Amino acid sequence: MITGRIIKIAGPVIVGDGMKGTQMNEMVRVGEEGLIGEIIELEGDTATIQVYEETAGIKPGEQIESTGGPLSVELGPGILTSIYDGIQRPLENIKALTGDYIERGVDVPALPKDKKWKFTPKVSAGAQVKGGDVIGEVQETSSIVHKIMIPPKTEGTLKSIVSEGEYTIVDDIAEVETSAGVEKVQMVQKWPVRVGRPYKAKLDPDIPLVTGQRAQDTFFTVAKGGTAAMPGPFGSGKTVTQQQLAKWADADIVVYIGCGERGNEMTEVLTEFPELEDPKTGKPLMDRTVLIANTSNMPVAAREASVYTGITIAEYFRDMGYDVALMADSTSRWAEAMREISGRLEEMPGEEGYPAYLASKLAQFYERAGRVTTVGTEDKVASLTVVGAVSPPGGDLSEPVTQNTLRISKVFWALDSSLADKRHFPSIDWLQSYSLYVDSIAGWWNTNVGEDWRELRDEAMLLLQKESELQEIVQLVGPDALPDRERVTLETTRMLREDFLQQNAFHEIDTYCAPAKQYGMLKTIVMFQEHATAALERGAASNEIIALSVKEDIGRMKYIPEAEFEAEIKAIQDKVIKQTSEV
Ligand SMILES: Nc1ncnc2c1ncn2[C@@H]1O[C@H](COP(=O)(O)OP(=O)(O)OP(=O)(O)O)[C@@H](O)[C@H]1O
Repeated sequence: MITGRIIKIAGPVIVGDGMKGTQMNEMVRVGEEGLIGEIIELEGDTATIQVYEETAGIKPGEQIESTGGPLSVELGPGILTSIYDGIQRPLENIKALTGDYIERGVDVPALPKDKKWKFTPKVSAGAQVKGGDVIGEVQETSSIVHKIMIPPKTEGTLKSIVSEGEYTIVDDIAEVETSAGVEKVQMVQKWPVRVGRPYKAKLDPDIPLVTGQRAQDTFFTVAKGGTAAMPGPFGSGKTVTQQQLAKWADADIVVYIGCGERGNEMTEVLTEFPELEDPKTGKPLMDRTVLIANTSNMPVAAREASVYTGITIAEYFRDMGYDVALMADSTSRWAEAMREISGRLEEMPGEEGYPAYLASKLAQFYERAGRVTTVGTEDKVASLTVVGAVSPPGGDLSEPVTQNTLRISKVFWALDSSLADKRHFPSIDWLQSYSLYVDSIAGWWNTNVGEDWRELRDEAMLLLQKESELQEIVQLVGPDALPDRERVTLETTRMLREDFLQQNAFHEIDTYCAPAKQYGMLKTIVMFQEHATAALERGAASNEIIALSVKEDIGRMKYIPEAEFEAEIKAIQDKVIKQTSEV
């Protein structure tokens, strides 16, 4: 252990000397209270340390102790349902220890060390094993089996493995004979947060992460293993949108990182998330969730670390073969933490005071997303999808964090408060949003849902773009001046907006819309447009078309239960054809 002395304190950043022999990113304990910190700069004897706890009251001359290892997370059974702070301390346990006001320097284990888990071995002694191989299982929560894996860098012959029984995460459960000697394996692994966990290969992002939300799936889809960004201006319904994703996306595990600034933002998450029900099982959603929350009394450095803590946990579940969805809310607060620390380090500021490495830090984070084949003997295919919220000050999307995020993430869900004001939910602006995965996932939709999915989607998008042009004309000269064809187009686009894009998160049926239903609904609306246009060409008047009663049937498509949908949608489509042919 190396012991140095504090020579300078600047908020969350302190400088110490006598630190020769320590390493970059090594975790240290600072001052008499043993505050947790990380070395972020090392020059000769002098180390610059960012401290994850409030540094008020710390004095020069106090000691700094090295711990010999980098800032790491503990990975093993007990992690699900947890609510952690930015450096993986369970919030509930800290509270229990120190009361509502979190004391500094408290040491609480990230995972319970005394709890016994029922371990079922899946391989026998004598087997050749390497990092990533599953050697046993623990039913961690009602919905998730925790796969116990050989740590990434271990390889050799399994010398022994315990039989089925109850073990704690620190009990030795197996021994591997490696080229460097015998290595004991426990159910817990440690991994440094700033290093991405290895995988074998990245796969093409050609499978959508189905969310059951029409605007997101049909128009602005995110691929499994893809990246998405969304701004959430005040009152735009961001919380509901995120909760819908957490509940309905076809991911096995949800990791939610809350970097809220205002205290109450986090309180909302901490009180609401644990109450969400998993619609797939009826059990608490927390059974397959890990929450990372930066409460307002934690300093910015912890916020900086929380993003890495969260994504490392997410990668660990990916390595088990699971599809993981990670949400970070908001990455702007994370970037602000970087800015503050960079300022303390007196680094040369870049745009708007953010450090020049802002773009590369954001890129490194989003690059940890992906659909991959995992390490290990057997190829498991798994994914980690990252959705980052941005909170641009004043809603100005041209600011550096948003711009740099948009350069990296492939999907943009532009939540818009003016749509929310009109009660159009989800308030995803269809003209500003985009997805760069549409080409790569079109094959999945065309094969699994409907072969003309891509054409229907593009046709609907074109109509919506046309609508915005037409609306400008309407504002100038009024709707009556529009030709018949355009009036019918406006009727179709109204259907697209109200009957398709709008989706009520609180309606029992509408809250989730399966891909086949989305396709059927879209097809019916595009059919209406085609048949109505044909009727116009035969001489029908737009008034008559707009007055057709099938309009109401289209309006209630979204409320048709999944089981009845196929039959009912066929009837509605027949009605479209019949009614438009009779005008
Ligand atoms: N998909 C939706 N379906 C129906 N109502 C919605 C939907 N999204 C949002 N709302 C309505 O908007 C209200 C506000 O939503 P939410 O709390 O997510 O917005 P917000 O003000 O942007 O929140 P925050 O700033 O905390 O993210 C909800 O209580 C609900 O009434």
